[in-house]
Amino acid sequence: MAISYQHLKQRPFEPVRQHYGERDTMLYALSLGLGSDPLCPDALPFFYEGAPGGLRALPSQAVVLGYPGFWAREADTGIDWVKLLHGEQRMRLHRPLPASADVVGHNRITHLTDKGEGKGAIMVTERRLETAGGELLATVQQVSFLRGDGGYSLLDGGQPSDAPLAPLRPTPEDRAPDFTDAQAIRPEAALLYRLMGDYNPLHADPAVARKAGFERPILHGLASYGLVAHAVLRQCGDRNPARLKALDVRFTAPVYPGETLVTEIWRTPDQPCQLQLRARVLERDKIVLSHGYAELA
Ligand SMILES: CCCCCCC[C@@H](O)CC(=O)SCCNC(=O)CCNC(=O)[C@H](O)C(C)(C)COP(=O)(O)OP(=O)(O)OC[C@H]1O[C@@H](n2cnc3c(N)ncnc32)[C@H](O)[C@@H]1OP(=O)(O)O
Repeated sequence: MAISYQHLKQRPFEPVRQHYGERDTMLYALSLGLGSDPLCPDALPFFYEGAPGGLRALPSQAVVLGYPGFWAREADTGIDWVKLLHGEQRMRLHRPLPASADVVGHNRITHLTDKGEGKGAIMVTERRLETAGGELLATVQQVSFLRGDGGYSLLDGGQPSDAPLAPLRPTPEDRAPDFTDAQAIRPEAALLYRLMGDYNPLHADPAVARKAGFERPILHGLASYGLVAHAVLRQCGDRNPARLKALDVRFTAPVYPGETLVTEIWRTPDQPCQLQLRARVLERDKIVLSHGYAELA
């Protein structure tokens, strides 16, 4: 079954009501691999209630809250879900994320763009994450690259295709980064990160990974995203999670669990709170994340 523009754009999503507690916040940080160096205090507030100032939520945790799960696998969507890859992630934080709260996620599909037969399609989902009292905590945009669904607009007598999102800024090529931050990814990182609610088999099942074109299960894009958020805070944000206001990235190549992620960060001249970034895998010297933008308060 092919995808239908009308069906996906009108697909209803029930509001996702969720209570997350301090244990969930600790588990989020641990699933990223924070705390693997017991002598390094940088990450302590993200998994230890006894840290000075108490337990804090890493702001990137907003992307796993009010999340509807890996719904692309549901039969009605028509999406070739084995070929789906996370293309980009964009997030605006409107207030600091509490270490525990009752939240509601309002999800919808905002854009569907055909790149052509054999090239793929782009699907953008947006989430407004609110407190149970209706205060807006975060706005999250998830760009999915549907490698198996290109050419859909030519089917059924012609279907619409939306204009793409405004492009992210390319990462500087002409100068060395101002900050570099290396973080080890645990071999079982993807298996732990699944517990955040994205049970896409691509991250666990070797047979599905091979069908998708990879030698073994790959890491969730959002796990790399969390590590990059942590790198930005410890390199440039005084380790203060309340300072991160926005984080946008493009995932350019897969990351395998067990590798080392090196985040490279550039200052923006005259704009001390605006940063550009990318990330590479140390062992393969491969850029895996680019077009990154972080904004600090
Ligand atoms: C339930 C629904 C929500 C689910 C969300 C996610 C669920 C998760 O479980 C899934 C994951 O976490 S997957 C893991 C993380 N993601 C990845 O590893 C993807 C890595 N990226 C790639 O492989 C390639 O960039 C690839 C394959 C994405 C593109 O590579 P190419 O085909 O070689 O692209 P290229 O020729 O360079 O460019 C063609 C056009 O596509 C645009 N583009 C390129 N990379 C993009 C990307 N990452 N995101 C969005 N658009 C992208 C280019 O700009 C170009 O556009 P145009 O034709 O308009 O110039």
